[in-house]
Amino acid sequence: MNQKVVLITGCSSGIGLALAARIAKDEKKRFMVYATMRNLGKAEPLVEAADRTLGRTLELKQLDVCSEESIKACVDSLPERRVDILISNAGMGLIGPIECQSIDEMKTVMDTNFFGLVRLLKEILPDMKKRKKGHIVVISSVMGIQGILFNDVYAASKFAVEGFCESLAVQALRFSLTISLIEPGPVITEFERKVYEEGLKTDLSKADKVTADMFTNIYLKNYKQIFETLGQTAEDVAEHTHRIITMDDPPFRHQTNTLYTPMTTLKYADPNGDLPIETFYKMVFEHDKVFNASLNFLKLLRWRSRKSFTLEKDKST
Ligand SMILES: NC(=O)C1=CN([C@@H]2O[C@H](COP(=O)(O)OP(=O)(O)OC[C@H]3O[C@@H](n4cnc5c(N)ncnc54)[C@H](OP(=O)(O)O)[C@@H]3O)[C@@H](O)[C@H]2O)C=CC1
Ligand SMILES: CC1=C(/C=C/C(C)=C/C=C/C(C)=C/C=O)C(C)(C)CCC1
Repeated sequence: MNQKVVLITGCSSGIGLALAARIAKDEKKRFMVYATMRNLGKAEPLVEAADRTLGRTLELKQLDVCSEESIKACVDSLPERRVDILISNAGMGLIGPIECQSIDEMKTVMDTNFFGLVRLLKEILPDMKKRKKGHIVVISSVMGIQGILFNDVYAASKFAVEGFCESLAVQALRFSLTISLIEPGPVITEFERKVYEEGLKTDLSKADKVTADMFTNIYLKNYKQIFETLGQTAEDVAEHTHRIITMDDPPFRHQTNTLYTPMTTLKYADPNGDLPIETFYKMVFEHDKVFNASLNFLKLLRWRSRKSFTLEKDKST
């Protein structure tokens, strides 16, 4: 059987875990999945989710996207070093006022989310070019195309990912390689919990009163509700990504959350760039009631393009 080799990073939890399990359970057994994580001591949840696929269509490997040695050792351990589909998923969040964040904290986010992808491609891209075959799938974010209040550095790391991939995509085409950016909105995973808990611990003494108040009483106060109203599950994102890797001609960008699409669309509606900024401002600051109404309005606006696909379960809401 001619199985495609899939390498996924960050499979200890969330989207990576759901992706590894979903692709290993492909109905037609089209894939051999190498599910990687930086700490194999955290493999238990994936082992459980993988069920009977472990040792069949799924194998576990160690890989830290912040270490070139670890990436090389992992790729060297694969048969003929072959990767047909790379899914770059490992990542981390960071929220809060920049006055309260250290440059080292910010560098860790860039090093993981952006340079992690660059390191992977430096190891894997040359082989893909030689074979003139390969699909590079990157778990980006809606924040790769649109900044969100108090996510300055995280959004910057995802913008970096998108600029990098958009540039590379033209060269990739010359080698018949495909790049796809998956852009989820809020997803209920460890990411959300970690970011929120770290956010609560932020030392706000370096921020002025207005900024500290905005972060605590507007952003953090509404954070859970945003995820409850708009959040997807990791399994939803995995389903979308499985669809993308099985398409004949996959798109360069794919947003997974139809509730969120009206917001990202604001970016393309105004070349001056003011429309999304002013809309977000109104949604957040103008009136408490506007915020709740805005979330409900997004439900009404849910964008269903006839050309892109939505999951069956999304169609009823
Ligand atoms: N949750 C959300 O709302 C959204 C998330 N995303 C993106 O999805 C991706 C996955 O996040 P999600 O599943 O939500 O979050 P999780 O926190 O559940 O998963 C993140 C994964 O990345 C791993 N990771 C972090 N640093 C490294 C590293 N140096 N090397 C290897 N693995 C590492 C973590 O490993 P460990 O357990 O060891 O820390 C974990 O397995 C990220 O790129 C994120 O930016 C995009 C849009 C929305
Ligand atoms: C809904 C909404 C907002 C928040 C959006 C958030 C919090 C999105 C999070 C996305 C994530 C976590 C992506 C991860 O990559 C704003 C901007 C406050 C304005 C009002 C409407």
